Amino acid sequence: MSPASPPAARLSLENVSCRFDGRDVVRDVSLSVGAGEVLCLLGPSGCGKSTTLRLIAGIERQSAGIIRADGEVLSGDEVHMPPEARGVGLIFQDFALFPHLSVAQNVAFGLHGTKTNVSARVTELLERVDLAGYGDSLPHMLSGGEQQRVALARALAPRPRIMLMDEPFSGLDNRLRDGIRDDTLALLKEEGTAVVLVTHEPEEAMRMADQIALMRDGKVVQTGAPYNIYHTPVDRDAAAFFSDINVIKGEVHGALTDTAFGQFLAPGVPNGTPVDIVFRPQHVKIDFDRGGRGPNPTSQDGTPARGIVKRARFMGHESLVEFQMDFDGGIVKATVPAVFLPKPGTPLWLTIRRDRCFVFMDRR
Ligand SMILES: Nc1ncnc2c1ncn2[C@@H]1O[C@H](COP(=O)(O)OP(=O)(O)OP(=O)(O)O)[C@@H](O)[C@H]1O
Repeated sequence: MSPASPPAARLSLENVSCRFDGRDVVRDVSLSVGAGEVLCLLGPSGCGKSTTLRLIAGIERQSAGIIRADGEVLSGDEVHMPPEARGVGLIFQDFALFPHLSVAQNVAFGLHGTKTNVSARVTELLERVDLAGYGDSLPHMLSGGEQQRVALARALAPRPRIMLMDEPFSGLDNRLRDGIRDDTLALLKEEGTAVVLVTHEPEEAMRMADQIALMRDGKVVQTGAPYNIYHTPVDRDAAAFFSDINVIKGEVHGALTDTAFGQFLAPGVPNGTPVDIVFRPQHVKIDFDRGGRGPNPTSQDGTPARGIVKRARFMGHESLVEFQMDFDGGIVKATVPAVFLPKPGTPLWLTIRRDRCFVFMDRR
């Protein structure tokens, strides 16, 4: 390695593909995860998340590409290290604890060394996951959250350099989940473990991830920090994966598209191209009707367009209001503070935050 080379990533996938029964279920996936970093594989059911995890674990073998840990090849054309030699920990949704072994025996399961050393590591880990004193209990005597913590302690015991987690929190009660997620994350970061976590829940990915890799049909369509993925989605489906969206149609002329909400820039898009203007309900502003007129247009918010409240639902900390728009009869959704719950039939004026709108070519 030359002095200028950056250190190898803790885990890297280079152009990894996997084919089952003549069908590519993972396609040309490249990813890199640093020590102490959490990467979430996020996407709908069947998009290839779990298969990608199994390839990293060595339970499946890829049909093309290379998987490395700290620069060392775990799996490539000529090498296929067995799962137990990879220094990889695994945690699944069902925890997979051995029911007939005590909590301490479960945690000790993958450990080698003298009895004293094993016992010291087990005690240390049970303390770290707040289960000191539970060593002699059997798994069925513990709550779901406690069992999940035993699974975490067991996976961490051999000090894996990489931790793979497949929907690890989905079996837990909602009330427990947030606390356990945060504690697990803190522990993994402290240990400097590179984490790959599979989830189909955007909120979980945004809460846990340093980086999100958004998958669709076996491919990674976008990788980035949660803030960037949320605020600069690559396409309409990527935007829709994270929240409700509004879509209005337009057509580009002179790199601009005219809509009832004013003009939007569409640089580099050829004349006559149909486009979708996409924005989230929380980026819609609402103003009162003043004798048939709305607020004055501004450069930040563009032109107001009038809509009639069709439905307003109280959602706790906010209300979701659906408007039927005068300009095309279509529906635009807006979230507003819950103190505001307008009656159906009320005319209101809508503007959208232009810095939060996306213009995508309409590929449908
Ligand atoms: N061993 C296998 N043999 C054949 N097809 C498989 C095998 N494993 C997975 N598949 C197929 O590969 C595709 C991707 O599956 P995978 O489990 O990776 O998706 P996923 O994104 O994790 O979905 P989910 O969230 O539902 O678990 C699916 O269509 C699945 O049926």
